[in-house]
Amino acid sequence: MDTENNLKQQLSAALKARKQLEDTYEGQFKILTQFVSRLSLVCKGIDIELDNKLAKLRVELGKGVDLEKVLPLVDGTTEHLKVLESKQHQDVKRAQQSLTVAGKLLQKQRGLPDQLRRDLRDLLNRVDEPTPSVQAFLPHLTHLTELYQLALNAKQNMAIEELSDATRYEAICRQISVELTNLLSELAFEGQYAKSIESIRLSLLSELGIEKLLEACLHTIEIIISSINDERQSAQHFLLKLNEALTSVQQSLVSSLNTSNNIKEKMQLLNQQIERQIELLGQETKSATSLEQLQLMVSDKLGAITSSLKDKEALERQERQLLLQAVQQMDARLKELEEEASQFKKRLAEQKFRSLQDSLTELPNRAAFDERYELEVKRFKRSGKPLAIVLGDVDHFKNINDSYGHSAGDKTLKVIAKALKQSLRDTDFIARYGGEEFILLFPETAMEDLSVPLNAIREKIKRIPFKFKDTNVPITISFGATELRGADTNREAFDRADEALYEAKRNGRDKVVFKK
Ligand SMILES: Nc1nc2c(ncn2[C@@H]2O[C@H](COP(=O)(O)OP(=O)(O)OP(=O)(O)O)[C@@H](O)[C@H]2O)c(=O)[nH]1
Repeated sequence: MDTENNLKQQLSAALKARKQLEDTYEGQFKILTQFVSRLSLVCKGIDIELDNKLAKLRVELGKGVDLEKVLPLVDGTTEHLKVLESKQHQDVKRAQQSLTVAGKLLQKQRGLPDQLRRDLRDLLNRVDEPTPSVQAFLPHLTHLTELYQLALNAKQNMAIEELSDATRYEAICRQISVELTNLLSELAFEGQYAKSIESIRLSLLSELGIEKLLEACLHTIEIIISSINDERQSAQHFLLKLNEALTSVQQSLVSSLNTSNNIKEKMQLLNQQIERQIELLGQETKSATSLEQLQLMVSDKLGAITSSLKDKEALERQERQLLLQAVQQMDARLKELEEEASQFKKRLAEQKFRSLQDSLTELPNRAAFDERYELEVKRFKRSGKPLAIVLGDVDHFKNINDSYGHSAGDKTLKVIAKALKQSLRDTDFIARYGGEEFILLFPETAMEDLSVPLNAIREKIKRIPFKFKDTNVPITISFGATELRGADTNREAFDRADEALYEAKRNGRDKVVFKK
C-alpha cells in the first residue's frame, strides 16, 4: 500500500512539474507579446509595411502559444527591415547622382573663381563617398540642384551677352536670391548648421552678384550634406539595432522551439517507459507466488520507476532553465532597444518641433512665417521697396466641420491652400497661420496693386466646386490687407491686416478690405 502511495505521490509531483513548465511557457509568451506590442509602438510611423507586419505578429502572439505560426511572421518582418535599408540606400544613390551631374556640369565652365573650383572639387569628392541619406532632405537637395543649374545658365548667358543686358542680369540674380531665401527658410537645422544657414540668409539681404550667389548655393549644399550625414547615422543606427533585436528574438524562438521539440520527444519516451514499468509491475505482482518474491519484484520495479521519474524531473528542469535563459536574453535586448528607441524618438520629436511646414496643407507654418516676415521687413527697411501683408480666413468654416465632419473640413483646407499657393508668384510667400487662417506676404508690391489679384483669388476660391454628401457647397474667403509703413513694428503691421480682416467679416464676408 505504501508503495502505491509513494508511486502516486511521485506521479502527482511529475504532473505538477509539467503544469509549472506550461505556466512558464505561457508567461514567456506574454513577455514576448508585450515586447512586440512595445516594438510596434516604438516603430509606428516609420514605415506602413513595418507597422502592418508588427501588428500581424502582435495579433498572432495574442492568439496564444503557437511558436510555429509566429516564426514565419518574425522572418517576414526581418526581411522587410532589410528591404527598408536597401530602399534608403537607393534614395541616397539618386540624390548623389543628381548632385554629381550638377557639380560636373559646373566644373566644365571656364572662368570660375579658384575658391569655388576647390569647394566644388571637395564637394564632389564627398558626394562620391558612400554616404546614405534621409528621404526628408531629398526635395531640398533636388531644389538646390535646380537652383544651381539656373545660376549656371545665368552665368553662361551673361558670358554670351557680355553683360550687355544689365536689367536681365539683375532680375536673374534677384530670382536666385529669392528662391534661395525661400529654400533656406524651409531648412530647419540646429547648432552650428543653424548659424551657418542664418549667415547665408543675412548675406542674401545685400544684392549679390552671380559669383557670390553660386558660393551661397554651394555652401548650402555642403550644410545639407553634412546634416544629412548626421541624420542618416542616427536613423541607420536605429534600424540596425532594430534588425539585430528581431534577429536575436528569432534566434531565441528557433532555439527554444528546437529544444522544446527535442525535450518533448525525450519526455514522451520517458512517459512510455514509466507506463510500461507500471504495467509490468501490475502483471508481475499477479504472478508472484510468495511475499518475498513480491517484495523483491516491487522494489526492483520501483527502483526503475524512481530513476525514470528523476530523469524526467531533470529534463523538465533543463527545459525551464533554457527557456529562462531565452527570456532573459530577450528582455535584455528589449531594454537596450527601448533605450535606443527613446533616443531616436526624441530626435524625431525635436525635428517635428523644429519643422517649418504645416503637415495638413504642406504650406509653411506659423514659425516659418515669423522667420520670413522678419527677413522681409528688414529687406523693406533697407530697400524702401513696398511690402504688403494679407490675412485670409475661410468664411463660416465651423459650419463645414459641424455639418460634414472634421475630415471634410481638413480636405477643404487642403484644397484652399493649394488654390492659394497656385495663385501666387514665386516671390510671394504664403503660410498657414493657424486653423482656417492663412497669411500672405507680397514683397515689392504696393497695397493698391493687390486689389485685382486678391479679388481674383477670392473669386477663384468661390468657384471651387466643393461637394459634400452630394450637396454643392460654395465656400468663400475674406481677406484683410495692409502694407508696411516706415515706422511700423512687425506687430503693428500684422494687427492692421487683422483689423482689415475683421472688417471684411463684419461687412458680410467674401470681401477684400484694405487698411493703410
Ligand atoms: N477640419 C478642421 N477644422 C479646423 C482646423 N483648424 C481649425 N478648425 C476649425 O475651424 C473653425 C473656425 O471657426 P470660427 O473661428 O468660429 O470661424 P468660422 O466658422 O470660420 O466663421 P468666420 O471666420 O466668422 O467666418 C473651428 O470650428 C475650428 O475647430 C483644422 O485643421 N481642420
